[in-house]
Amino acid sequence: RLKETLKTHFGFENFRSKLQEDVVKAVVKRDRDVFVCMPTGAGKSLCYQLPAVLAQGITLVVSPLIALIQDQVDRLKSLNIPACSINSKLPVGERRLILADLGSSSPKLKLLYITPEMVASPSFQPCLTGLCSRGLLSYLAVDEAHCVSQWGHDFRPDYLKLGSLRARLGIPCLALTATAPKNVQDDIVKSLCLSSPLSFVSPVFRSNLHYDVIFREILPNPYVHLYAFIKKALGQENRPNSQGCGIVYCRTREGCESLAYQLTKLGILAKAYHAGLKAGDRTEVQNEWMQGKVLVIVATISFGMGVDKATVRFVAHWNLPKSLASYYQESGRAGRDGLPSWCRIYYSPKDKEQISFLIRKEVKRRQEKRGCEKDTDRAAITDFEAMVSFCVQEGCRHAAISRFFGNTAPSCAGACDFCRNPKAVRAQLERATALSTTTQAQSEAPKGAFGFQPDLYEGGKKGYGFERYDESESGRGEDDSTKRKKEFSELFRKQMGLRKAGDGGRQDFVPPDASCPLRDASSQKVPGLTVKAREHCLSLLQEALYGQQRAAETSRSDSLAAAVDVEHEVFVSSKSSNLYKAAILKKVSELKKTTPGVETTKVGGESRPERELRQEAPPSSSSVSEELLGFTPASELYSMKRKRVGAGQRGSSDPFQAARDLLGPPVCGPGSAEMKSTPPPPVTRGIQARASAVSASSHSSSKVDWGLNRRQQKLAEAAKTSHNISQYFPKEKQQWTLEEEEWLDPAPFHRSDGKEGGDQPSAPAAEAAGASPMGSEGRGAGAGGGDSKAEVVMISDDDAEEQTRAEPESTTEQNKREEEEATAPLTSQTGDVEEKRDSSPPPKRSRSAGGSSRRVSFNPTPQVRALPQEPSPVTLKEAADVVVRYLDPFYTQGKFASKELFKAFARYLSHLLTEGRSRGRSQVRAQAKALINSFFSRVQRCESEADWKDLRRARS
Ligand SMILES: Nc1ncnc2c1ncn2[C@@H]1O[C@H](COP(=O)(O)OP(=O)(O)OP(=O)(O)O)[C@@H](O)[C@H]1O
Ligand SMILES: [Zn+2]
Repeated sequence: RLKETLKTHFGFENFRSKLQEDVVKAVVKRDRDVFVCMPTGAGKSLCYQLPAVLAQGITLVVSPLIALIQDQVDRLKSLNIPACSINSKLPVGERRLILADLGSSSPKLKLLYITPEMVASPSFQPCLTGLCSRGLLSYLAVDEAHCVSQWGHDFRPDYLKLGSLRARLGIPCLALTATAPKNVQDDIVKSLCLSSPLSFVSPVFRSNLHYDVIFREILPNPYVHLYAFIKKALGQENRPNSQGCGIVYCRTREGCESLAYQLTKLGILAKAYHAGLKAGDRTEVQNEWMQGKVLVIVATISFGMGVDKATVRFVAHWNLPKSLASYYQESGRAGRDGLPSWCRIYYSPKDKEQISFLIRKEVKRRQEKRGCEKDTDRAAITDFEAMVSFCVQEGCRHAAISRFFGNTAPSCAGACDFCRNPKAVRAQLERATALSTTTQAQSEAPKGAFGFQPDLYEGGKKGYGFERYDESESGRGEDDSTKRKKEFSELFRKQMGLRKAGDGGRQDFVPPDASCPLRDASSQKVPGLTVKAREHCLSLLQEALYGQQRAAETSRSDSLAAAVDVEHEVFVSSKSSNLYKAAILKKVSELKKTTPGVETTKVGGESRPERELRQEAPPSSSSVSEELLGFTPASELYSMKRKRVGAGQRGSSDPFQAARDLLGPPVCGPGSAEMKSTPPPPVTRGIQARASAVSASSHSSSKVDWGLNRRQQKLAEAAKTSHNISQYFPKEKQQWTLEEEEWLDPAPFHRSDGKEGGDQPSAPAAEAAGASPMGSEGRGAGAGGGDSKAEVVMISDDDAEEQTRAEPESTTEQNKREEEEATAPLTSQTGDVEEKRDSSPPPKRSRSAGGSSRRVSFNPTPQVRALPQEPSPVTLKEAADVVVRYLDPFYTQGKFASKELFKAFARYLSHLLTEGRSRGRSQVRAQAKALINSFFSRVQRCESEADWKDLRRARS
């Protein structure tokens, strides 16, 4: 029966190995838990997929990455096996269909894939409980189970919760991993509460993989060396069109970019892949590689998990992996078809020092945070040490790997450099040692902590924790000699020079440095505009903004973020270098004009920035350099990391963000379309709004009220805690600034063409920014998100993006109280309201003539006779407060398809409630509650603006 299913459902004649067969047989018996440790590509997935097909009910598969899940689900679907996944990226319609199937008496689904975060999320619990209580679950399969273990190299805290899930479900559990040394294996069994499981552990040795180590520093030209290796591995020396491909792993984004460039220049088409690329670009690169259009992908570790390509002929590591377990897994992506393949590390002692430093620093930081040491801290260091000794040892590489995984040394038979030519390995080591001794003797630089030389880092804007290997960083590790960097620039310049002749005299373009904070820094959209000039303009803007924002106690990095936005906006709208510079100057001088107490120093009739700009002087090394050259601690890394701003802000655990966002202003004015479609750089929404306000300032002379955003934040805080929100709006201040005015403007919500209003990101942008029907995404869960973030080790940017976050808690006690308070029935009041609506003009807002000033005044004085029982009519702000409070529980329960929709609905409702005539607070409360309740009695889940088009009628 097993064989038959194997053939009919999976199209395989036989099991791949005896081990695979044994595992499947053990699983279908259903009498024991099963632990499987098999090398990558050995066919682990089939070990649970086949039993899942045979079993009655659904197999729940826990897998760490959405991309991985997607890959599996697609493959199963192509085999007509009913499989799906519930995750944050799932379209709403599909999600509904899946839940409907799961809720039915006999679901058709056989395999349900899910991330550990989603399993733990409150929104999934009803579904899970339903399935469990109806006895519809057959197996729990935990893929990449090493993530369960704190000793595992990809530890994910949410995996730890699976132990209690396993106990709760009471069904057979299957844990699978490719890379688990003995201590990790034991930890997995313990953490998942497996009861005396049957263990199937295959030897890690793969005889078709040839391992070697090359010392990068002793090579005359490392790029050419790598190129030759690739050519050989791909067999292109003899067969130019052979179909093999390969991966080069690189620690930094900049490293990926420049290495891909070098290889392409040398004659092999290579493309970079890292988390800094837009999602669409990443997918494109991956697809091109999968389809063989690009032979070499130069990637950070964010690439590879779940990539199942059989013809990977080589995996080269340009930088040291963080542990031997990671290296085994990453290099194991080669040769899945069983054919000879090559795995090479380009070792560099400098690399080693840097990574070691980063690891120790991160460990120290965690210990300080925690207040104690943990065994796992030591593990991070020893794992790395094992990696280093793998490189610097004189011994068989396969034996080293096998020993690390608790296996006996295999018979290598020349499948590593040492076994093939021990003398050459020894000679290389000696040369490297001699070189490093000379270098050390020459070096007078003081050694920093852990023997690390800080100057090796060459500065850099961003902080760097060792868990973030996938970060852009100037000169760190990738190719850490300034000389080589210069060489690269020179080569590039030469190449551009060569092109120039055929290009009609286009100017040289020097590519941006890794620490370059500009957006679209590599874009040559504006002819003749250099990166240097742009950076200089940015520094001018930042200085101006910093002065401008000092009153609002905004940090320098905030002003940089805002400046990046403004600069980019000018950049995208400029057609020539001169126009660009003129526009920047204009903005700078406008900002300076509006800065209290700051005078632009004019020298010879020209201001300092103007003069500098004309001379294209480099930015003054003053305060900006502190930021750019400073070494930011890893603890600040998350705040430095570029945030995507849009429908969902990742990395936040604040369930009330939506309320705050609602009260935040929309981005509008010139350039807003650009801002919508391109995820902006490291800015908070407030900063973005400020930046857009700055940009608007070039179209109006109004002064922007920086302080308002802070108040708005407090407002949101108040909404969050259900305090009296109006305290943040002093009675005497009745003027609305630009931002609030635009928020108040109902126009965007009344568009009949169904397009979204000013601050609604376009659908793709929302998607890119992680708009999630399940709430915002990020690492870690709930309030503990911050902490668990810090504890997550070695997860790349992409992993972080893929992971889902537990949803916010549902209705708070306070919300409940508020709901109870607002029990006043609408009944006759509703009629009363409607009756008077037409005769009552709305509260007046006035724009100054000609629109030259965007500052408008808002007169909240009631224009109609006040009801005797409600002497103070509700303002729009107060209505919004009420609405947000009542609506928030629905949002947290997942009743809105997106945060944007929630915001749009809240705005619409606030306007509706204050429209027509003034009402008292309790009336508004009651009406808000009634409208919301009646809305959700009709609409199960709000999917689009069309859902509330009848609301106005419902009110009447
Ligand atoms: N019995 C079989 N006969 C032939 N091919 C098989 C068999 N079982 C699995 N395969 C194929 O082997 C490849 C690797 O399988 P799978 O992805 O399950 O490996 P894995 O062990 O899970 O690897 P990883 O550790 O990367 O997840 C797949 O393309 C799969 O279709
Ligand atoms: Zn060997």
